[in-house]
Amino acid sequence: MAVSLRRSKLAIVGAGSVGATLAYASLIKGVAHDIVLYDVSRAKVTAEVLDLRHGLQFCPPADIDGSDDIAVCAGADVIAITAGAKQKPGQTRLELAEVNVGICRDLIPRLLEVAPDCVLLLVTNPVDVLTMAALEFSGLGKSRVLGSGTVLDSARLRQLIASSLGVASQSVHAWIAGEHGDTEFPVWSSASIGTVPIADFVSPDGLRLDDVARERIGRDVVTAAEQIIRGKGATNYAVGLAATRVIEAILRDEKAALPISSLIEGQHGVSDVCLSLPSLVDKNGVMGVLDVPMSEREIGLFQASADAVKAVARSVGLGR
Ligand SMILES: NC(=O)C1=CN([C@@H]2O[C@H](COP(=O)(O)OP(=O)(O)OC[C@H]3O[C@@H](n4cnc5c(N)ncnc54)[C@H](O)[C@@H]3O)[C@@H](O)[C@H]2O)C=CC1
Ligand SMILES: CC(=O)C(=O)O
Repeated sequence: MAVSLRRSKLAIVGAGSVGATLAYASLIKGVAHDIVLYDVSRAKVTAEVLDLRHGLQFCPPADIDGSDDIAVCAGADVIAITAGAKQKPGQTRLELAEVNVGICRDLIPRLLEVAPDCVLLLVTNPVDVLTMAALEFSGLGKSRVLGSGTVLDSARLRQLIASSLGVASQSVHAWIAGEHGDTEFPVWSSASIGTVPIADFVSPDGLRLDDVARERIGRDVVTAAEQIIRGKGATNYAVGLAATRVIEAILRDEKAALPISSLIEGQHGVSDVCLSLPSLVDKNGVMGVLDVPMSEREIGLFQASADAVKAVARSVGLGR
């Protein structure tokens, strides 16, 4: 008996550093049967697709295509938006809001015309504001619109903790919450190595994280992008992998806990703003935001992060 397998389709909007690297990581990890890139620059998208296509032999079976015609996104299950302006050295993510919300206002209705059943994943910065914009411009239910949020920042945090303590990143359980930006913060109160609370952890070599080390790590996460942008103009590899992880959780209906950005409705006294908290991700997008315990200090930081994102959202005509 012939088995018919429905092909999964990932559309990536923007074939710049982030979009092309996301396509590359998604191909290597085999997250979708069909991957397409859409960009306003025909020369750019054609060249990226050609280059990626030449590597297909070395990846799990998949097809890649691309165009400057938005119809290439037709029927996509997930649309990842990476199009738009990026930070120049010294610029904050929030300074990109006006121009990138404008791009989103034009893009989202046209994308939904060709892919009405998609889950929208925002990567463009400032990602929390852009997730709010996509919710508003799409009219989709809150579960179907999410941002890559602090999945990347949490990976940075885990790597820094892991290298400080001499353990594997995969054994570090720790999150960055709040804005993907300058007001983000590590949730130290629930961080652990394996099942050992980080405050109690001492490595076999006697390594532990004192308050000074934690402060330094928190600062290094916040300034990581700036450091990379000063050196090479953009960040692309880790964000490509982080966004691929979110897409994989959606297309495989994993119900995986990931710190994506989504509409916060009452957690820790915060509402009506998109921010990151660990959330379950399934085939419909956001299955639910988890009730993560936080210390009083962390709750204050979360509320301050909400205020910062709301102020920028309001300044570009979004939110209440
Ligand atoms: N959320 C996250 O963790 C991260 C977000 N970013 C953000 O991702 C965005 C993209 O960064 P890069 O790829 O480095 O920039 P880039 O400048 O290399 O690429 C942007 C691409 O968007 C395309 N584009 C612009 N307007 C478009 C439209 N209306 N429709 C289709 N394509 C359009 C451009 O032609 C260009 O190819 C920036 O906003 C950046 O800040 C970057 C790294 C991490
Ligand atoms: C650019 C950016 O948002 C990042 O690498 O975190």
